[in-house]
Amino acid sequence: MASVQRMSALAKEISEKTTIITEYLTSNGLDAASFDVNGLAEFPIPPEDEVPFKARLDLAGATKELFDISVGPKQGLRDLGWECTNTLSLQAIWEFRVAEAVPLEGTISYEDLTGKVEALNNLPIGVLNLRRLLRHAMTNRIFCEPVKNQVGHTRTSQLLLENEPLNNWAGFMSHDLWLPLANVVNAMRKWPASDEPSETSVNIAYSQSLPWFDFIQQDQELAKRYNLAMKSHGGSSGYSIEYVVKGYPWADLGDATVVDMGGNQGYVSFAIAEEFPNLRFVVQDQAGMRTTETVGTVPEQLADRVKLTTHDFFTPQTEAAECYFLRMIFHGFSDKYCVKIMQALVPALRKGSRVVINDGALPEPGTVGYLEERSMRTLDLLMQVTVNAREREVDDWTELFARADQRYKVRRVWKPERSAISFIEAEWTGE
Ligand SMILES: C[S@@+](CC[C@H](N)C(=O)[O-])C[C@H]1O[C@@H](n2cnc3c(N)ncnc32)[C@H](O)[C@@H]1O
Repeated sequence: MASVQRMSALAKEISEKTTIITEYLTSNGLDAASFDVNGLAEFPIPPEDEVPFKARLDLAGATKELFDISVGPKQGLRDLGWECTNTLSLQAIWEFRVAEAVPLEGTISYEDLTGKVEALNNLPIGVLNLRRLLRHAMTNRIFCEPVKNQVGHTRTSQLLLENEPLNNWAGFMSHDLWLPLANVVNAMRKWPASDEPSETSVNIAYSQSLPWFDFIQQDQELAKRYNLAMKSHGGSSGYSIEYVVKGYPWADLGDATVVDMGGNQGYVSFAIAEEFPNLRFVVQDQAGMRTTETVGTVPEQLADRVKLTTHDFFTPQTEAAECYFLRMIFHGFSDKYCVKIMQALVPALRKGSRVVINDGALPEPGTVGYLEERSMRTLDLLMQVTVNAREREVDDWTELFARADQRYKVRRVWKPERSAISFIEAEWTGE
């Protein structure tokens, strides 16, 4: 009877969380997210309003669990098996630019829509093919058919038109990673337990031998799509720079220099520097990011405290500083290369120097809400797909530092509230 009790408990939780959310929205004169073409694309509940914000996350987890129980293990497994087709309709819609051919107001018949899509692509597609793809997509609330044979937008399909990063995200995931995902297991067989970024499913899928970033640089369209897709991901609330600025006790460093390794054009350092006037920043990145065409601009008011310089983090560090900061670097490399980065830092370290990492730290299974756990686990898989890298658990971080050099001591690992990524702070105990 435990499952019966669980169903009742979930139903109660769903009811309670829904009440918290709807009361919040009603009292603030706000609407809920909706798939209606004029609806809200996301809930207007800011993270600062913690109770309703968390209630929504809990609601998503509870409804998923109740849904899974209602479906049951047998049908659930059957459904999961063919889930691989789920993004097929999205891929086709993105590839054939269907969203552009559907009117923003009103509807269009399948026949007329097929004519428009075929003209857009200069390709015969056929009414029946387009109809089946769209009717599948509608089960994911992409487009709707309010009257038989008439297609209209939903809020989701409309986003493909109005939100460029999200449209690129849809294309990158459903189109560019489609073949690599199908080749991950093949890559694991071909290069068992590989640590190399050029021995991945992307190498098999696209029959080429380059590491991911070199590969995408060869194709300007793909590189642009990847960058915009990452903007869509990084733009989600858990990656706000605010969590970097407020999530670490920067003031405790006193009058100090922070070396921001792989710091891109410095936007993270700029934000920290604005808040902490005692800190100086050296923002290092690859030479390709510092040519006359590519180099960024330091805001005038920070010019005397922030420098954009060149340094390859696989080569010995020469900049002496109190703190070395690496944000979103290690999750892009396998352990072998992370250890190299940590070892290349050693020549610059002095007793008490800090290494501050801002990167993913996987939660212990089942210790966070469903949405967060699912998103972290998915990201972890994707790191294998493209670069043979991975997201790490707290213990993995400690082991990584120990493997690099026993004189590193991990002081603590913590995740600022609402941040999607954690801080891992280590201290150099050598001389
Ligand atoms: C995912 S981005 C992170 C950028 C920034 N730290 C942030 O938090 O947004 C990785 C950065 O590492 C840089 N990078 C990659 N390989 C590098 C290397 N060998 N040496 C220095 N920087 C490198 C890239 O150019 C890029 O700017």
